[in-house]
Amino acid sequence: MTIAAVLTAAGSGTRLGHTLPKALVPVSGEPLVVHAARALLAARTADGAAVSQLVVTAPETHLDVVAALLDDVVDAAAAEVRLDVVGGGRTRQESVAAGLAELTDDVDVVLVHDAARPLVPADLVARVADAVRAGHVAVVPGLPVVDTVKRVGQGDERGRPVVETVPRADLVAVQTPQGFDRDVLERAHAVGTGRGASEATAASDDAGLVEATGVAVWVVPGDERAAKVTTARDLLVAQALTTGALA
Ligand SMILES: Nc1ccn([C@@H]2O[C@H](COP(=O)(O)OP(=O)(O)OP(=O)(O)O)[C@@H](O)[C@H]2O)c(=O)n1
Ligand SMILES: C[C@](O)(CO)[C@H](O)COP(=O)(O)O
Repeated sequence: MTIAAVLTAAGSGTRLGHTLPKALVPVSGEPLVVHAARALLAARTADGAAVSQLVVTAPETHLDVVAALLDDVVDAAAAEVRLDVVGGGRTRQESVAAGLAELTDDVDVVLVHDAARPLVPADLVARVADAVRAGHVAVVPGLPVVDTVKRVGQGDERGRPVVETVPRADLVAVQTPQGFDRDVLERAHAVGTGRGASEATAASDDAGLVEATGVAVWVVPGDERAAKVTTARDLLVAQALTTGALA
């Protein structure tokens, strides 16, 4: 099994509202993309395999900065890793597609991970890769939904009407890395390519594109530490986790 990781880091971070692109914002002195890359490269599957190609999508304005940061991470990795840094697309979906185009021929398993999930534990990365290796061609980590979830309809200035309460026992909140057989993921992106041009139509995750092709996606247990940094509050939580202020 030859594993590659596509690390998406090309977003601007509008909801975070920082002067830097989100992936370059530091947590405990190191950018989110560095934390995320280090976790991906530290993972080992049950049979000892590691990520051997790391493809990072970065803002066109910061390709050199990201490459320099990740050169150091790759140099420090225990295993040999090929690094490619490519410009991102208009949406996350387009960025992943740009990353897939860089994969070397020998890759057969692809992990897609968000730099916005910097504190993902290496054992979660390995769990996803192991599930793909065990035969599930599309695997996502998921956590139980803790809030009650309601579907709402069109509203007015006073609010929105509840259409139904969705039974939550069968719901999971899905994280990254998401793991795929390479052919399955490439086919799903090829079929869904027309959706990627705008946020309104783009798939919000890669598994969604795979589901749309009729291929079964499986869920393995996720991890709270793989939480997504979206807002300034999330960044404070990530900071607290890295300093031990929050267990
Ligand atoms: N065109 C894009 C948009 C997003 N991403 C990446 O996809 C992940 C998830 O995206 P999100 O958290 O939404 O990041 P941003 O798009 O930067 O955030 P926002 O929507 O607040 O602008 C992030 O690691 C981000 O860098 C990407 O590579 N290319
Ligand atoms: C891929 C993802 O992290 C899975 O939960 C999520 O869908 C990304 O969403 P975003 O709005 O692009 O941050």
